[in-house]
Amino acid sequence: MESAVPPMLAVFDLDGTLIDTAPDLVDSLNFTIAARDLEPVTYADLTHLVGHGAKAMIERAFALRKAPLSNGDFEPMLERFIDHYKGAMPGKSQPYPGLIDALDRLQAAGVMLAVCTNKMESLARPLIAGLGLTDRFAAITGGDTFAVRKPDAEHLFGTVKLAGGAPARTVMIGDSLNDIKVAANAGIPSIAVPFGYSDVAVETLKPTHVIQHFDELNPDLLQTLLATHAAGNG
Ligand SMILES: O=C(O)COP(=O)(O)O
Ligand SMILES: [Mg+2]
Repeated sequence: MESAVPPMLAVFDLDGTLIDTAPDLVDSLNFTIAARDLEPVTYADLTHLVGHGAKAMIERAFALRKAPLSNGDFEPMLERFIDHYKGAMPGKSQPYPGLIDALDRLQAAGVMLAVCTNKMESLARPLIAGLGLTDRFAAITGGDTFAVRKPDAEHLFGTVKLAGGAPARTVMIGDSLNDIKVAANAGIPSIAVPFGYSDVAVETLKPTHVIQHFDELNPDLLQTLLATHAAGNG
């Protein structure tokens, strides 16, 4: 008797992969640190600051400006960031070119979709909702959804489970080290996009595959990567 093959699942990172959030992240971060008269950060700085969620981003911005951040100071800074960022949402943030067509192509072929981001879930959800994308995703998990976050494999496994997928039928798509690492840690093939916020060329992160544009993302590519990976060549 033939057993049913579970559907493929495409798990996407959020910041720098699905959505170009940099302008709003920079604005809200600069609004936050302006309360301590720190010099604004730039888009170029963001590639070193983003990737581990808002808390780490604020800490790293203070470190970049060599400014002390006491425990008592931290909570008000985080609140200031969250209020500003949530208040402006979706702000200038936009899906990357070709994304919507790519999601349409995948969904038309029965591929399930999910989001695995290190952004706080309470920030990721309203952003995705504000762009009208919530219904596309079988699961949306953030850096605080589980006890661990990317690059810990359990964040990705937890996302796959919530989505009702199977690790052996899953491909991770992301822009940064944590995305490629979480996939490698979970034994899942990865696709890197070069248009996000990595501070190094994505090829050097050793993803399974690189696409230059979402026009290249289709069900056949996922199928090929999964087959190659299962054969031990990916
Ligand atoms: O907000 C962050 O720091 C990281 O977010 P990402 O995991 O969606 O890239
Ligand atoms: Mg990212």
